[in-house]
Amino acid sequence: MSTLTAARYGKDLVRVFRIVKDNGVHTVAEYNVRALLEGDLETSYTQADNSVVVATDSIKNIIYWLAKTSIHVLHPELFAIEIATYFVTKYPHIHKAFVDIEKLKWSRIVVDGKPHPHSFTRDGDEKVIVNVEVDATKGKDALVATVKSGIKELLVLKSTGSAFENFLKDEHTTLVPVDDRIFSTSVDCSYDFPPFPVKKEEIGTLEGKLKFVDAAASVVKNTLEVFATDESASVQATVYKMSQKIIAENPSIHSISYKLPNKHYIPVNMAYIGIENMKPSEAEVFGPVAAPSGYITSTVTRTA
Ligand SMILES: O=c1[nH]c(=O)c2[nH]c(=O)[nH]c2[nH]1
Repeated sequence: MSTLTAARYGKDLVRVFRIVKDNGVHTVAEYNVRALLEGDLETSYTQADNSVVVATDSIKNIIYWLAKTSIHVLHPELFAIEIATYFVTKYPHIHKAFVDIEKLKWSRIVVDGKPHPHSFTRDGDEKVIVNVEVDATKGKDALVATVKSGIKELLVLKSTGSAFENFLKDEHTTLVPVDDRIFSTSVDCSYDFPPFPVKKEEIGTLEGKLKFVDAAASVVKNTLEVFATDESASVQATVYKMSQKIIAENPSIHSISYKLPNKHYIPVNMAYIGIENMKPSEAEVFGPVAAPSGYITSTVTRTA
């Protein structure tokens, strides 16, 4: 015997590019969107009953239609909330919608010191991430939204100001303590907001309450600044400092999680040709190591 215990479906990798045109000044956003639905969908799995299925093709069409009609389209959290809210209010049997947005980087090109009105450059691989759930299980008039935002693939490196010493030593230890090393990681960070009520016609008021834009700027700024300035004793100690600072500066953030690969750079031994390159403070040539990497994760949660 077996039974269906979870069911969620939708469209993934909906690529959408939007231009907002304002008197010759264009602003652009490029998103990868995933929209998944839950609700009274069991029979579509258990009885091949497609009558309850909003086709994933229609889900894609709704994302494009909202990209054209939404006044929030340039704001990833509000746009995701608007998409999710649409699904649970449009379809009586859909009780939860999950919308994940990945925002690609397009920065305005500066020409002769002036921001160009319609030209942009991909000046980094980092992406803004938004994960939204809108829950209508308490009723279509009592929607509750949960928002997680973040960044991923923000590549950073510092060439000094990092050490790793005094770690546990036993018969398995070969690592030599270092008081000066390269520290490089690809930052993957997500932070969440306490759940809040949402009404379709009041989505625009949420930015004022939750400060998504300020939070996003503060997370990038503090991640980069603490990474650069901390005299790092370990990845663990540095990530804890950045997390604490972000929680302290952003009253609307409830918790923040990081996943940080420690991308190793190993000094090249040139003793065979009489060149000293192994003393940490003097090493200048390194071999970047693709794998394995360390992998340090943490979640810091507001307690007061
Ligand atoms: O910052 C670090 N944390 C570790 O846990 C660790 N382990 C290791 O081998 N090198 C490092 N570096």
